[in-house]
Amino acid sequence: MHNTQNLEQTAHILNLALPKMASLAIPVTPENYAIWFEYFAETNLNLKRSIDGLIANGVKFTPEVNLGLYNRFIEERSPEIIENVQIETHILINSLLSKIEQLNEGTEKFSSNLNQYGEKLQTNPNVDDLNLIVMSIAAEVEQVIAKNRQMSSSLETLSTEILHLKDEMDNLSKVAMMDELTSLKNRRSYELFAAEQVTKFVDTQTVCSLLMIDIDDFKQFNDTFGHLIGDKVLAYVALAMKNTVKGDDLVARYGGEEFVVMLPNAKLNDAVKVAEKIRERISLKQLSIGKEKKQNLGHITVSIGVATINTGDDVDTLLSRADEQLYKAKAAGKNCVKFG
Ligand SMILES: Nc1nc2c(ncn2[C@@H]2O[C@H](COP(=O)(O)OP(=O)(O)OP(=O)(O)O)[C@@H](O)[C@H]2O)c(=O)[nH]1
Repeated sequence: MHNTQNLEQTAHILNLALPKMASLAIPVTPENYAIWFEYFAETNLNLKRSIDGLIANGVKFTPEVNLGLYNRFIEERSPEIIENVQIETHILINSLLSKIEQLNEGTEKFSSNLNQYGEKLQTNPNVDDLNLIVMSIAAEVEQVIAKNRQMSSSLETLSTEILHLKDEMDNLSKVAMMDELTSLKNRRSYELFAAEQVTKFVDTQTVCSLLMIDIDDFKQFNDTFGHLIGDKVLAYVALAMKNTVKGDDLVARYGGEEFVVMLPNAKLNDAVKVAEKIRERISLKQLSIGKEKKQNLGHITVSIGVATINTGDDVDTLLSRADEQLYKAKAAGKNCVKFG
């Protein structure tokens, strides 16, 4: 049942993707196929939105545009894995195309044979002729059924392989959205999420708030204890933030020792409460490392700027208002939350 469904889904996507690519004069390369498979599978909404935008604006899918889509949405992954996926996809597409060709050839032959028998029937055949015609048709039908069975089983195998490849692609997409050091979402992931929140606000007036968080005097910390311990502290701060927010909220490493927390549905006063909780949680912890926690690292503090979305905001203006508040928090002596 499951396999049949997978087979149907893959065949369905293939049936949509190949004609669409042909109509847009897009060559069936592994890279292009990966883009259009994801488009019709609807597993990558940002890719879908971007392509729909290109189509709506009448943009031609030139090699440069195709490459841009690939780089933006599919690539940014380990080159080795990408290469494997490309090779496997290429092999799969070729065998799938040849199976479809075989299927067409078989159907054409069958229908031309049937036509011949139809013509014979119009020439007043005797009983022996009729017998021969019926037996021949029965043999043809049996052959077609056997071929179809073979085809269906090899298509099913191909479909399983394609789904396996798709899983690999999905994993790669996830990796491309992560920050390795902290296991938080990365800046790119934040930007996509923030864009969704801004669109939601424009469409439905659903508010959201943004926290911009920066570790205080981190340079001095690094200089005192070394970069490796600095890295551990980044991971600790990341975890403390993650453990303070709710499931729908997005915590991301914006870069260096700077983080963002996007809070969907949160008004300014709710966001300030979350910011205070994060600030307090981090500042209260006495940090230490070593086997018996012998090396005392003291306390780490963070400064936080908070902003809530306003009419006319886009991703950049929201971020720059949160950043202004962060600047004020630093100027006010650090280890505090400023908002506005
Ligand atoms: N260990 C480690 N340090 C990093 C990483 N990314 C950025 N940093 C360090 O973070 C420090 C940031 O320094 P500054 O921008 O001067 O800021 P600060 O010392 O925190 O000062 P204030 O922001 O004013 O409190 C620099 O020393 C960077 O090297 C990282 O991935 N690991």
